[in-house]
Amino acid sequence: MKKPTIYITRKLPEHLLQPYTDRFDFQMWEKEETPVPRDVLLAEAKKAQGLVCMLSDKIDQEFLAQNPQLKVISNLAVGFDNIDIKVAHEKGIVVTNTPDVLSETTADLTFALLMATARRLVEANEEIKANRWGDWSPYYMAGTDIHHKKIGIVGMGRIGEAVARRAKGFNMSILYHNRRRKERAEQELGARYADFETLITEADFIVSLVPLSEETKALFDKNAFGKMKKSAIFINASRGAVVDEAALYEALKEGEIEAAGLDVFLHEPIDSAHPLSTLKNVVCLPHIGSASRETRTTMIQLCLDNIDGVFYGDGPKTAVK
Ligand SMILES: NC(=O)C1=CN([C@@H]2O[C@H](COP(=O)(O)OP(=O)(O)OC[C@H]3O[C@@H](n4cnc5c(N)ncnc54)[C@H](OP(=O)(O)O)[C@@H]3O)[C@@H](O)[C@H]2O)C=CC1
Ligand SMILES: O=CC(=O)O
Repeated sequence: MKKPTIYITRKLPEHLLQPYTDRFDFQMWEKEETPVPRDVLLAEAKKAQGLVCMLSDKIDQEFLAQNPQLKVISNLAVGFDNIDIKVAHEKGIVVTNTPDVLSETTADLTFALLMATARRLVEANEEIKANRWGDWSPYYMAGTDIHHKKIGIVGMGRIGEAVARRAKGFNMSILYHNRRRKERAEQELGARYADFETLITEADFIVSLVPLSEETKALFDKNAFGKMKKSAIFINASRGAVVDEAALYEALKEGEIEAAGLDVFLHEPIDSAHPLSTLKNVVCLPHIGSASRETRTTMIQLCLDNIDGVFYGDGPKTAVK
């Protein structure tokens, strides 16, 4: 059998591809930090039987209509809102993602973002860089406590539970909201199920780890921010589009909530002109939830194993259903 061609939309380390080169002909976009242009993606994918893609690649109806020959699309992410799953499945294309292997790393980052926002770490660091650290004063750079507070996790899935485990270590009380209750997690973590409104009203820290879908688009809107405590801190580590960014900006500017920590944005990348990044009470990160060297390597290996499973094994390890 002729080796299947796999197109990879970002430059990946050759040594990670090497174990598979006897079975696949890899073609790859040559840049690590710049996404493949749409026209190149469309042209290259047509020559391939498999695709490794990233969050920034829109695998939409147009792409899928032009590439019915693809057997597998392997997304280097657990979230798959960049892919039209329904259309891919109608065309018989297997879609895979990278669940579990990034949960602990993303939970580390989410909790770090929560802590950095509550204790104003970025602002405090900027004080020193700008030579503004003066005499001691009682409330200089005072933030808010984390321990013994109430965290509300919207999207208590793999990553949500990993965040809850960290919160437990800080003696926080834990509320969560999903469409379905998770009694096992309630017992293991001492978490309490709440409807969305109760969670956003009662929690000191509201953490979004819910996947982007039609149901969750702009879930955190003006109405939601209006119901939060004035002292609430909002953390988003899922997708920018679950938030109405204009409403969040207003809530932060008008003091309806205290602060926000954001790893994700509606249109990425953002820059210093983005309204949310101009606010002192916001910590912005460039979508680095799973960005540890170890986890990114494991994710890449899982993407390749999934493709290998489709062509030569019993199927992929982690298919999107
Ligand atoms: N910042 C970053 O770099 C990263 C971001 N992510 C984001 O985190 C998300 C979560 O990942 P992961 O934990 O692995 O996913 P999971 O599928 O394990 O968890 C998602 C949870 O959200 C709940 N949920 C889904 N839809 C709704 C809804 N409409 N209302 C309320 N709850 C809902 C689900 O429960 P139920 O079905 O019962 O509702 C489930 O418990 C990803 O989809 C991705 O967007 C992931 C990795 C890194
Ligand atoms: O945002 C990252 C992901 O894995 O999803």
